[in-house]
Amino acid sequence: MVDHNADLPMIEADRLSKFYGIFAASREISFKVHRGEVVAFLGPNGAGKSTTMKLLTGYLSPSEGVARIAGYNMATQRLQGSSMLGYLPENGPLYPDATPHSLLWFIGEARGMSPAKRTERIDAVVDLCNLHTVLHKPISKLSKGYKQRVGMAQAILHEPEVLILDEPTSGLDPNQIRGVRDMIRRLGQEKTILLSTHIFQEVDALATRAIVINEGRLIYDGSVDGMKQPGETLDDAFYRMTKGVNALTEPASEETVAADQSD
Ligand SMILES: Nc1ncnc2c1ncn2[C@@H]1O[C@H](COP(=O)(O)OP(=O)(O)OP(=O)(O)O)[C@@H](O)[C@H]1O
Repeated sequence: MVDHNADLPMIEADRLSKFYGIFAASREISFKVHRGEVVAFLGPNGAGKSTTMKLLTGYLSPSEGVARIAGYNMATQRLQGSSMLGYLPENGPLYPDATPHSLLWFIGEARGMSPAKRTERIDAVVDLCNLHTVLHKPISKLSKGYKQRVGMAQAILHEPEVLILDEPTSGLDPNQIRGVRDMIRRLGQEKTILLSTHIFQEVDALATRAIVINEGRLIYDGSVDGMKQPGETLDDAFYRMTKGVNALTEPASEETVAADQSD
C-alpha cells in the first residue's frame, strides 16, 4: 500500500543503473521530484537521458535500482504507476497506420475509460493540442510537429498527475515550439513534470530546477540559476559541467587534454 502523503515524491530514481554488456547507459542515478515541480533533465547527446526516462516509466527494466512513480515501484506495480503517468517518448507516438482519433480511442480503451469518458477526454485533448485538422489522417502522413502533438495528446489523455516528456520540442518549427512550450507551462501549473531538452531558453522559461547527467552519471541537481557561476550563461555553465562532450569544436590541444586528465 502506498502512503499518499504530500511529501511523497511523484518521481523517484533510486540508484538506477542500466548496463548494456559492460557499458553503463546510466549509473546509480538518484533523484526525487515532488508534486508541482517542473524539472529540466539535461545532458549531452548519449548522456543517458532517454534511458533514465525509459527506466522511470517502466518501459525499460533497470539492471539495478528502483524507479517509482507516485510511490509505485515501476517493476512490480507498473499498472498503478502508469495510471498516474503520461510519457512522451523521444520519437513520438508509434502505430503509424493509426489516425490520431483511432490511436486516442484505443489508448483510452486500454486505460479502462468508458466510451463516454473517452469521447469527453478525446475532445478535450484534441482542443488542447490543436489536432482538429489531422484527426482522421494516418499518423505516418503527419508532419513532425503534428506527430509530436499527437504524442502529447496520448500522454495527457487520462489526466495523469505526472508527465515525463522526452525532448517535447525537438524538430518543431518556431511556432510549434511556442505552442508546445505554452502547453507545458499551462500543464506545469498543476502537474509534476520532468522534461528533457537541449534548448536552454526552454529551461529558463519552464523549469526552476535542473538535473544534469553526463556519461550516465548525475552531475548536478539543483536550481537552474545555481548551475551558473558569476557571469556565465546557462550555455556556458553546461559546457563547463560537461566539458564540451560532443561539442563541435577544434580538437583539444595536448596541454588541455593533460590538464583535463589531471582532475
Ligand atoms: N539498446 C541499447 N544497446 C546498447 N547501447 C544503448 C542502447 N540504448 C542506448 N544505448 C546507449 O546508451 C547511451 C545513452 O543513450 P540515451 O539515448 O539514453 O542518451 P540521451 O542522453 O537520451 O541522448 P540524446 O540527447 O542523443 O537523445 C548511448 O551511448 C547509447 O548509444
